[in-house]
Amino acid sequence: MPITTHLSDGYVNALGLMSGTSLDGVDAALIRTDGTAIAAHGPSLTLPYTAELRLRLRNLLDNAPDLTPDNAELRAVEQALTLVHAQAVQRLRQMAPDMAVDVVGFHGQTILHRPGRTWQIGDAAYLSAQTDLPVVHDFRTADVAAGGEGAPLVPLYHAALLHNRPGPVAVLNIGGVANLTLVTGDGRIIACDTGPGNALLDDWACQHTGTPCDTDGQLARRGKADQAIVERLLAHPFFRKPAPKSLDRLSFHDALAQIAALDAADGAATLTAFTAQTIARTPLPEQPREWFICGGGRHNPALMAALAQALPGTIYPAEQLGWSGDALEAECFGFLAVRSLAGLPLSLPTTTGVPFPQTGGRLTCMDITPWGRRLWPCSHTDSPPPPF
Ligand SMILES: Nc1ncnc2c1ncn2[C@@H]1O[C@H](COP(=O)(O)OP(=O)(O)OP(=O)(O)O)[C@@H](O)[C@H]1O
Ligand SMILES: CC(=O)N[C@H]1[C@@H]2OC[C@@H](O2)[C@@H](O)[C@@H]1O[C@H](C)C(=O)O
Repeated sequence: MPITTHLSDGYVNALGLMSGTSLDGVDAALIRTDGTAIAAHGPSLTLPYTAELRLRLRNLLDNAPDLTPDNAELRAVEQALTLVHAQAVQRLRQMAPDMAVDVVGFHGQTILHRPGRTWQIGDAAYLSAQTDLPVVHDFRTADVAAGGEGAPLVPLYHAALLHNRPGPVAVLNIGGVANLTLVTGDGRIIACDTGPGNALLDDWACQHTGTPCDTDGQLARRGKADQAIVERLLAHPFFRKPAPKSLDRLSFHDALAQIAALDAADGAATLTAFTAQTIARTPLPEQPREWFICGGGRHNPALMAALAQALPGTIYPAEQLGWSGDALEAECFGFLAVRSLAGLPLSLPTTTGVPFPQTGGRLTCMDITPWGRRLWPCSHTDSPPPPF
């Protein structure tokens, strides 16, 4: 196994794959890392899903509580989703022919996330077979089994990127759901999901304009936020709860019913204000002086303006520090794949509520035998299975 040799040398080239709650496509990114430091950032890309796959994923997500893992549609969507991931791997390898990939970190697609249960779909064995690469996957189960939230998992990557930048400083991801990592003045890493990011706004825009999001905040900029509704929504006990805490994409979906009487522009402005204020009101032990924003929400000027107004400290797009704000979560799963192989923690009591620092992830890899290529699930301690 090449992984062992490369790890003993220190750094490996890890290709991370993330399919986020926005269901818009798969992000892929390459980094060179030993699971602690990041030696180099390679290229990244996003492969959008077809409208058909998006719809099928959304149907799964909407019906996930009633699905069993052997459901025929679930299995079919899982294969289709995995194939798009394999294509993303292939394209990224073509973009970086000099950066031979040692391992893939495959998050999959979350279709359900609630206390005690987290469910990501994606077929790691199929991906490994399609790409001829070892694949680390199933990143959240061990944390949940140990009593953690199972999310967010990106904080240790955020902290590695911040690399001794004096705190208090925050990294804020605004995807379908929003999450933040605070590194305090004395270097503690505190993290949580803060509330909806773009998910409600995407659904609202889709209902009213047929577009998948409020592109460039055009709707919200024409409207006026209804602060009374925002306050009603903010009264939910989740927003008073200190970190760590996490959410499902559909957690605040009933907010759409509460704004149903508003016109398209005022509804978008209200949801934009709601997202910004949930972040600003997240109970934190220290107020960050600087906020570095990643995820698709930073492309929305109406949301960025609302954040600038609501947050203490200064906000910057992630690019201010030379990071790629659209690739960061994918990079994270490359980083976590390497941490998993090295047996390092993926989560901490202050990031997911797990009782002790917890490693996680499972390795699925190829084995070449004299009888031909075959797959076997393995871990670092497993010995290869006997031949056929
Ligand atoms: N130009 C834009 N104007 C407005 N919104 C945008 C723009 N570009 C991207 N977005 C928003 O960003 C979202 C995608 O963000 P991102 O890819 O970070 O989410 P994700 O990774 O799927 O979610 P999560 O981080 O919750 O898993 C889109 O659904 C959209 O709401
Ligand atoms: C269960 C799940 O997939 N959660 C996602 C989601 O999207 C953003 C936020 O909610 C975060 O908690 C998490 O993703 C990132 C990558 C994380 O685990 O840090």
